[in-house]
Amino acid sequence: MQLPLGPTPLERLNRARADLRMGLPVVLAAPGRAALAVAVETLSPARLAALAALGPLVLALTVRRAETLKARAYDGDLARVAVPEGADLAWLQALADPADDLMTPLKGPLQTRRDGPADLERVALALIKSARLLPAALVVPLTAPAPEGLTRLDAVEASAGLAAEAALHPVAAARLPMALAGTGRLHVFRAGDGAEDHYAIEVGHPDRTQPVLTRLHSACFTGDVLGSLKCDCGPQLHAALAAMQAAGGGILLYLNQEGRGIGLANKMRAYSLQDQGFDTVEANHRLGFEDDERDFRIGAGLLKRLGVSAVRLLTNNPAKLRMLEANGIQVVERVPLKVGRTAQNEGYLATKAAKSGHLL
Ligand SMILES: Nc1nc2c(ncn2[C@@H]2O[C@H](COP(=O)(O)OP(=O)(O)OP(=O)(O)O)[C@@H](O)[C@H]2O)c(=O)[nH]1
Ligand SMILES: [Zn+2]
Repeated sequence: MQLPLGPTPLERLNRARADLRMGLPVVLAAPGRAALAVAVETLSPARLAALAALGPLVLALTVRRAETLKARAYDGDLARVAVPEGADLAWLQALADPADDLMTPLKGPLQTRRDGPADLERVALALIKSARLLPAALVVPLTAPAPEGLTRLDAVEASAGLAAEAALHPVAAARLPMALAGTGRLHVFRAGDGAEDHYAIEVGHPDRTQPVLTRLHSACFTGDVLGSLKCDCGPQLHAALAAMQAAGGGILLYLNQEGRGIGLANKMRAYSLQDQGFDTVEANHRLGFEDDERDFRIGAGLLKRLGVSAVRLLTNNPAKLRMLEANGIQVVERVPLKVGRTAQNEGYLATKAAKSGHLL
């Protein structure tokens, strides 16, 4: 029974994310079974020893990571690697993290499991991705009651919560004078699921009876703040604001989906792989991510909350057009945003055009 002051399933989900980031295991339950799951990235040797004492360990990896490791994935989107007895933390980390793949390419032979359900491992990986950690989970089935004090999630409830569209509430807004866009208003939105806040910058006074000049910008700390030459984000951000002022108004959504939704730490891992010669898409895959992990329903939801139903979208990414249309926002025009090309980001932009369908 749930106490009136006790956590809702969504609140437990958020608590589980925080637990995983700290290196604490969480309990994942299905009818008649349960398992402990922990993120390899934050696992300590002491916790590994305690988990190993409970029974045979399984290392869950996404199919992307499994492909790089040449491990057979019998569960479609993931592989369950049987952890050999006595395997230490370094063994697990080498499978989870591609940093040293080139130095030590042969990590096998890896035994992957094909028997039994993989639902708990699937939830563990989705949770770990949403905690912006490396997608690798260590899972051990529970044969006795779970240890006290650990967060317990129902697997079906948790995967529904993770797949649901985040409910965003406005928390504060204020006037903001901007060098590139004149006076605007910055609105902060908070997600009910405890995930990142997102921002909407209203430039001028956009006329909602007409399609509004709009940009969905994903956070890029390196490009937006540091002026990195590896991507075109900073110049795109600035050009979008200037275009909105020139047009008499517009809305820029600043979505905190750093690194196409993998978080800054994982993006830096990807950059490090790019320094080893992999392109932006290959680097994501080697880490165990899809090319793009962003949830663009957030952008559509925010536009609706801001009273916008039709847009002229500043983008070179056709996926953004499709996603807005699929989520009830009419895109009457795509406005190209071609700025910030440098010698350093030529390859990056070419890869996005070749592999992700961006329009050059
Ligand atoms: N994972 C990963 N993310 C990157 C890399 N370079 C840039 N990013 C992120 O990519 C995102 C770029 O977002 P957007 O500016 O919305 O770009 P887009 O999807 O290419 O679409 P448009 O700019 O609208 O054409 C930001 O979140 C960056 O942090 C990279 O090499 N790897
Ligand atoms: Zn960038």
